[in-house]
Amino acid sequence: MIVIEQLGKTFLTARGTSHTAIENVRLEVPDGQFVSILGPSGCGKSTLLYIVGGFEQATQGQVIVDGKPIAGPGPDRGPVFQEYALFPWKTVLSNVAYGLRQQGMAKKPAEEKARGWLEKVNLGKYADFYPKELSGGMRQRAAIARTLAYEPRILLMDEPFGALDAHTRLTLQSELLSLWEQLGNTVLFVTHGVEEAVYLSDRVVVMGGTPGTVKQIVDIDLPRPRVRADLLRNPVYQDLIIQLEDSLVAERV
Ligand SMILES: Nc1ncnc2c1ncn2[C@@H]1O[C@H](COP(=O)(O)OP(=O)(O)OP(=O)(O)O)[C@@H](O)[C@H]1O
Repeated sequence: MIVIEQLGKTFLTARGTSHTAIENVRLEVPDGQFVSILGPSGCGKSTLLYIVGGFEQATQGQVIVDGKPIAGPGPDRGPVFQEYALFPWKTVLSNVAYGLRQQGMAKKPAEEKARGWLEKVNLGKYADFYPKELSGGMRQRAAIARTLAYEPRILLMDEPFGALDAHTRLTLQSELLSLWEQLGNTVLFVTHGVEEAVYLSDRVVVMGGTPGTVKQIVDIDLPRPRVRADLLRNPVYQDLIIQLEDSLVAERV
């Protein structure tokens, strides 16, 4: 369970002024939930995710994971960001094994486990390739495998598919859903895509305002496993999209 309590972040800018990015953000995410965060550009979605990841420190409030306030990054929270963040000088296999090696696992078992994850993200044949030899979608699959390999209970995803073409994005969304259905991680997923948020999530959090805060939380009561073709014909799915589009338009004003 993640509990976000009255979270705020005021940055000191390079010009010596202060800038409050988010304030009074409250949110509870039960174990195993898939929660997306939507909101206009600059409302603080990434800031929130970075604080939960322990990469930024809150200036107000706190984030509690399993009853303890977080004090920095930890292997229980795995980030997957838009920039693929793979080491260009390492093969795909070594990239995926990296987190395991960092945790002290010996080379051979780490590589064996990494191979298993590469199979799961359909990159089994690319273990010996270098990141620059992969497409954008394949690189993002490798980045996801690298994070999943060390089995974080919480996945923090910041527009992970934002840089991909529409077709690849749809493929990776459904691959992510089927992995999540097997693994049961808690996911916090920042996106600009309303359809993406509805398709993937149990709940969608709409942020807005300056400073940014939580404006609305929408439950996505759609059956799982979700099949996009069925959803497109489902009036509840269409209504949720319209409702969230309307909320976003209101927040952009
Ligand atoms: N290191 C920093 N120093 C000062 N201000 C910052 C810093 N990082 C972020 N901000 C400010 O915090 C606010 C929120 O930024 P953030 O990147 O969290 O928004 P976002 O909702 O993720 O935006 P986008 O959708 O465009 O990625 C912005 O006004 C931004 O200028």
